Amino acid sequence: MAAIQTTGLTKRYGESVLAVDDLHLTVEDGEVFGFLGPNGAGKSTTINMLLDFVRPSDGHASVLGLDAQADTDEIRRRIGVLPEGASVYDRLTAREHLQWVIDTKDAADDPDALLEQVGLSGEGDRPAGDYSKGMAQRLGFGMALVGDPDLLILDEPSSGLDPAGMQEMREIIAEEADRGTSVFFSSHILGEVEAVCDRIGIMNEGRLVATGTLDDLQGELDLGAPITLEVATVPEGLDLDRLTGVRSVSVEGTTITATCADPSVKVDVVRHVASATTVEDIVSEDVSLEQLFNSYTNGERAEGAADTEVSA
Ligand SMILES: Nc1ncnc2c1ncn2[C@@H]1O[C@H](COP(=O)(O)OP(=O)(O)OP(=O)(O)O)[C@@H](O)[C@H]1O
Repeated sequence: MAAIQTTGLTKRYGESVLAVDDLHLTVEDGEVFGFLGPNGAGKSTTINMLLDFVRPSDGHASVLGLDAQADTDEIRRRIGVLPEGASVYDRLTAREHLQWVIDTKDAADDPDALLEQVGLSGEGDRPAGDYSKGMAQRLGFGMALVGDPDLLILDEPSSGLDPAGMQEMREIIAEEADRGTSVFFSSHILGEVEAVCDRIGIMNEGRLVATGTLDDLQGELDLGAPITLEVATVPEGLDLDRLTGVRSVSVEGTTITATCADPSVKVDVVRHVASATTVEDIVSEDVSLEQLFNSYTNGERAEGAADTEVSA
């Protein structure tokens, strides 16, 4: 059974805004799925339909095999949610926030253990109104973890967190995934998605423009494999672009960058350059998620790739 499944899920706001357009999405049980997209792409609207905060205009969504609109109570008992821009009750302490969720879910969690898990040990008895944005976000995350949920739905979980907080959040997500929890989270932060996700989905203008593992998407787009060499001097007549498998070459000062059709060509590039000059440094990179993201969301790609599905 899939953790999340949508078929033709659509949301229109009024006549002019098509926030989510015919979304067919499956998040497998036990998977960590990163939901990416620029501002206004439809990520929050999708999450809000999964949680029944917003009613779909068309289509269907199921969560843990249950109907997202008809079985809301049972779904909410079994999942943990960190909504976008989660707010706290200023006068309640963190412990009281957690206890409220524990009671609502009829769970048996120890608030102190949760506070420790999200890095708020020793802060549990302060009113949450005194918390920084990052502390409030940690508290929201702790509330999402109550009751050992089968699925975590996190909308921009690292919002407001400093780098250490983001790292801790990634570790908690990885631990939860190891325990078999499915995780669905939206993010703008590509590094965090790259670090923890099994698969990603990219939304653009309401449509799911790509899904798959990072490797799948890299292979599907065929953006080439870049290699950068720092050299003592750039020799005349290097003719690097004549090498078989080299797609493009750019030179900036003493930095030569070649894009290769596949990674094995990089060795030929290094040999060729080293035979003509002194190579001082070599940087070989994979195509970054950022390049992928830009390719799928910069407009030109979005249109043609609207229904691209890359099998995992
Ligand atoms: N209540 C609403 N009424 C009218 N339009 C809305 C409403 N909520 C969202 N929209 C519109 O729907 C589209 C999708 O918005 P949504 O918030 O789902 O995007 P998002 O991908 O979550 O963006 P962000 O990353 O900025 O949070 C946008 O054009 C937005 O303006």
